[in-house]
Amino acid sequence: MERKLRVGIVGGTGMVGQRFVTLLAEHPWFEVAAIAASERSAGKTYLEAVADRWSMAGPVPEAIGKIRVQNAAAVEAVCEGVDFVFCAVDMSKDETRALEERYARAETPVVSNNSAHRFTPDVPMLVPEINPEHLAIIPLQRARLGVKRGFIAVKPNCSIQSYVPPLHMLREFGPTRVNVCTYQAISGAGKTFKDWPEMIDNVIPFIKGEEEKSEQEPLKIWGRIEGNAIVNTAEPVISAQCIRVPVADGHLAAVSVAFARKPGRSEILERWAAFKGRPQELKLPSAPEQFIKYFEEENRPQTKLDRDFDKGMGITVGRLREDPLFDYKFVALSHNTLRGAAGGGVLTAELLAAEGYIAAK
Ligand SMILES: N[C@@H](CC=O)C(=O)O
Repeated sequence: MERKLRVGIVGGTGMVGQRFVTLLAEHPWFEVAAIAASERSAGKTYLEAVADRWSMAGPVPEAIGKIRVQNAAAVEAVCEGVDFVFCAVDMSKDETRALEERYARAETPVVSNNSAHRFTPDVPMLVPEINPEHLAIIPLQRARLGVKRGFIAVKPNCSIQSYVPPLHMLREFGPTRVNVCTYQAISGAGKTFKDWPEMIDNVIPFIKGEEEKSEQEPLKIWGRIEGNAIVNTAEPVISAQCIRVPVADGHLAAVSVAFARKPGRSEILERWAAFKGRPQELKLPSAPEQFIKYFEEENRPQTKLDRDFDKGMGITVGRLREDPLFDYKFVALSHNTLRGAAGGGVLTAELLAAEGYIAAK
């Protein structure tokens, strides 16, 4: 790469936006050149804009703190100084869909953390290790939008990132039915215990829209390109229950799965240990070396101990055993704001850059 790619963060003041900032402050390929947010923050320095809401562990990175926040709706002005943008906004679906399309039509690739375009048929929904072949839809999307370099790529919901990777590695055995219960951290709702005290010593058995996403999104990720659309796979049928639990970060899933051809336990463990995806082959900067780590200890993975495995980008799995109703059951964990949100977005952008879909203007 001749020079670092200049990136804008649209929605840079929210919790996922803040994660993007911390991940990009020292990134070897990308540098933050613009931050955009609501009209309320526009005109302030980034440091001023997040003064009362910065919730990352370290301080605001000095150089980024000095960037003057732009109005996210002033699309042309934001696009002027960047090669591509990450988008993590807090708007209605319709507004988000329209805003992202405006950036793409202004010839600026959009890597989105939002759900608005996840089911637009020619928008790839990427987990870089699982479906990098879906990048091939981008030229068709560009043709629809009438652009040369702009496009939208999205990452899926955080809730699925714990259980879809281990199931993906078992696709050759034909998973037919999956029952999953997710135990989701409060940062998934953009909250800390300080601003959500009701979550201390409490469990809430409902997260709006989460079960539908958890059941449907994997089917697109495992889908195939037909004509100018990504068509969902029919199997496995997934039933999900999503529960909010009192942990800061980390989504844990308890999974039961039935297969068309039941594998042996050792075959499953071998597939998990041996897996290498495109990010590992390309040695992308944010890729975990080992996508899945299996624990033999019966009390792992644990949210607090294991969510940061391999920069918070690896998935930890444990408790693989026979299931009396299905074939097997196991537990899986991923970091929801790293692998599940900003980290997944950064890895997606690295894949897009390595494969030539994002380049310097
Ligand atoms: N919708 C998710 C976001 C992921 O972190 C949630 O509410 O947890």
